[in-house]
Formats: sequence, C-alpha cells, structure tokens
Amino acid sequence: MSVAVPLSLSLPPSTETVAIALDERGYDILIGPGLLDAPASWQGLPKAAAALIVTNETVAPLYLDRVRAQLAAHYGRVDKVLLPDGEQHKDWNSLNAIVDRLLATASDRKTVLVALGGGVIGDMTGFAAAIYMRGVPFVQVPTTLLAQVDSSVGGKTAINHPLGKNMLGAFYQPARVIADLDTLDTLPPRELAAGLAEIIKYGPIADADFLAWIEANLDALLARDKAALAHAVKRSCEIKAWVVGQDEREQGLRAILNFGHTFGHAIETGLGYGEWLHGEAVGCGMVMASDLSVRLGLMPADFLPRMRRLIERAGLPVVGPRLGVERYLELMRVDKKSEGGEIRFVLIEGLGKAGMRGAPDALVAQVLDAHTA
Ligand SMILES: NC(=O)c1ccc[n+]([C@@H]2O[C@H](COP(=O)([O-])OP(=O)(O)OC[C@H]3O[C@@H](n4cnc5c(N)ncnc54)[C@H](O)[C@@H]3O)[C@@H](O)[C@H]2O)c1
Ligand SMILES: O=C(O)C(=O)C[C@@H](O)[C@H](O)[C@H](O)COP(=O)(O)O
Ligand SMILES: [Zn+2]
Repeated sequence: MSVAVPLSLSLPPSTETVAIALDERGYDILIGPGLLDAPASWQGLPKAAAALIVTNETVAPLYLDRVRAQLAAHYGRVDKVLLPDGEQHKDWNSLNAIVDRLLATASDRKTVLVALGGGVIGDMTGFAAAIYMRGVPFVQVPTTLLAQVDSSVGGKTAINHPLGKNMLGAFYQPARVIADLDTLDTLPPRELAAGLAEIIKYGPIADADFLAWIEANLDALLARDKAALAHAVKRSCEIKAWVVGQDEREQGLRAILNFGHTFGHAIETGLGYGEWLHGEAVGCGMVMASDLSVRLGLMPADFLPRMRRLIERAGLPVVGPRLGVERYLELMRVDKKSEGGEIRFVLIEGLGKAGMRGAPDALVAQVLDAHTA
C-alpha cells in the first residue's frame, strides 16, 4: 500500500526522506530527530477504525505513550500488545499473541499494526500483518540502530525456528517507516554496536566510499553524534532501497544484503537465539566471509585485516564460537540461499561489489579454524 506523506503539515526541518520505489507497494522512510512527536509523521497513514501497537516490555515504558497519543488523533481505538523481549521470543508464541489480540479486539481487515521497537518486533509485526485476514497494513517505527538502517526497510518479515533463522515468514512491505533518531539516545552500547555491523555491511557490498566514510567517522558514530548517525542511517537506507527496488523478493541481487549472514545465522542458531545479538553474529560472519573472499582470490590479502579492524573498533566480536566445522556446515546448509544442499556465500568481488557463490568445504573449514575459538 503506497501512502505518500502529505504536505499539509510539515515534518521537522532536519527530516530526510528515502523512498522505496515499488510501484503500488512503495513507501517513504522518514529519518530524523523529533519524528515521534511530530504530527506530520503520522499524517496520511491508511485509514481504519483501529490501530494495534506491537511492542515489548523494554520499549513500552520509553515510547509507547507518545506513539499512542499520536495515533489517537487518527484512530478511534488504539490497542497495544506487549511481547517479551529478546531474539529467543521471535517465535510462534509471540506471533500468536499478536493474532490473539487482534481477534480478541474484533479487529477488522483495515486495522493498522504499528511495530514499535527493534528488528525482532518489526519482523514479527510484519509477519502478523501479512497473515492476519490475509493482510492488513502496518507501519514500522524502528527504535534500534539496526532496525533503522536495515530491518524496518524492505519487507522481509519472519520468525525463527529452532533449526533455522527466519525460516518462516513473508515478503510484506510496510506503509511507512518512521525512524526517529532521538530514540537511539536510550539504546544500550551493545545494541548500538550491533547496528553498526549492518551499516558496515553496506560499504563492501555496494559503496566503497561509504566504507571509507564509516572508517573515518566510526568514533563519531560510537559517540552518537546526531549528524553522523543521520548520514549513516540515510545512506544505509538509500543503498537498501536501491537493492530492494530492483529485487524485492530476492531472486538475485538482494542476496548481497546477506553478506556475513551465512556464517552469522549459523552462530545465532547454533548457540540458541539470544546469546549473540544478530548484529554481533553478522559482524563476526563478515570477518569470515571476508577471509573466504580473500582465500578464493576475489580480494587482495589486505581486505581481511581492514574489515576485521573496523568490526573490532565497532565493539563487535571477531572470533566465533567453536561449534565444530561439521556443525557449522550442517547449520549453513539450512540457509535460505542454499540450493540442492550446496551452501552459497555472499562474497566481495572488488570493493563495493558482491556476488554469491559456493566454496569447497575444505576452504570453509580453514576459515572456521582461523576465526573460531
Ligand atoms: N527484516 C530484515 O530485513 C532484517 C534485517 C536485519 C535484521 N533483522 C532481524 O532484526 C533482529 C535484530 O534487531 P535488533 O538488533 O533491533 O534487536 P531487538 O529487536 O532485539 O532490539 C534490541 C534490544 O534493544 C531494545 N530496544 C529497542 N529499542 C530501544 C531503545 N530505543 N532504547 C533502549 N532499548 C531499546 C529491545 O527491547 C532489545 O532488548 C533479528 O531478529 C534479525 O534477524 C531483520
Ligand atoms: O533485507 C535483506 O534482504 C537482508 O538480507 C537483510 C539482513 O540484514 C537481514 O538479517 C535479513 O533478515 C536476513 O534475511 P534471510 O533471508 O537471510 O533470513
Ligand atoms: Zn541482518
């Protein structure tokens, strides 16, 4: 559902807008400080009798009342559902809790779901929106750095399965993304670092200049400098919008957004969800995938230490858990990019350019030996 932000009310002057160009499913990503409390952020959303805010026990005390107040100006009823916090709760039980609340409140097929939180809330709310009455509109209000630069954009929605990450889900686009940079003020440092992992990802896969910019501005990002964060969020969303606009359902190009994720998802699933954050697993997975790119002769040897240094500086782990080579291979064969049992990795083929290919198990084993302990 495409809903352009109307011009009758003005957004805060520092707001940046990135458009997702998907014909009738296109939408705007609003990025800037002060967006939660700006009435214009909430203008022009799909009309309905009711909205349901989906959030969790950590985010609700911080932002629920303000979002509810804005929605109350547009919807006769604004309900909420509070989910338990954590990656281990990105599952059927939480999804059921959303659906149960929708049915218990006799929500009709125009009801607007509002995802208020990080990527876990966003992924589950989007999936619930995709399946409730075969589809109701939803809005992403990402409050983590990771969600603002990645998960709230592009329409991948999912829950985890004990045997595989994001195994159940749907491609389903939000009607709008409202990324208020001020919400990052309350984010714990470990979560900030997790978001940096996905920002770093965009450099090697699509934009060598952005990689250099991140290297030069990492200290400012870690210090939560608003101008640096605004640029990082905007550029990340631009790159993701460029990819998703060409390949919404991952028939090819979109897989580049999975750089570091084949190894990373194996770490998350192998440890049981929640021990490592998604961004931490992706950071470490990018070290491994960078090494594989070098070992396959796709990148010069200095690419690996460059990536490892940046990921380490961001406060992310660069050594993975020693699950055993066979266990890693078993976990990675479940990855959605695998075909006919062959694991396929997103590898860097020149700075700013990525592709997908297989690799001999023996070479992958060398990588795992070098980067696990
Ligand atoms: N759909 C996609 O394209 C996509 C892309 C990347 C990641 N993901 C998914 O996103 C998830 C990770 O998202 P995440 O890193 O946001 O984790 P998360 O949703 O678990 O949020 C991280 C933590 O921060 C808390 N939090 C959220 N906002 C806060 C705030 N403003 N202040 C204080 N605390 C706050 C949360 O309650 C949680 O404890 C994973 O499940 C991953 O698979 C999806
Ligand atoms: O949007 C995408 O496409 C991505 O791959 C973004 C990733 O950062 C994200 O973690 C995504 O959820 C992974 O997707 P999956 O298809 O590998 O589960
Ligand atoms: Zn990711």
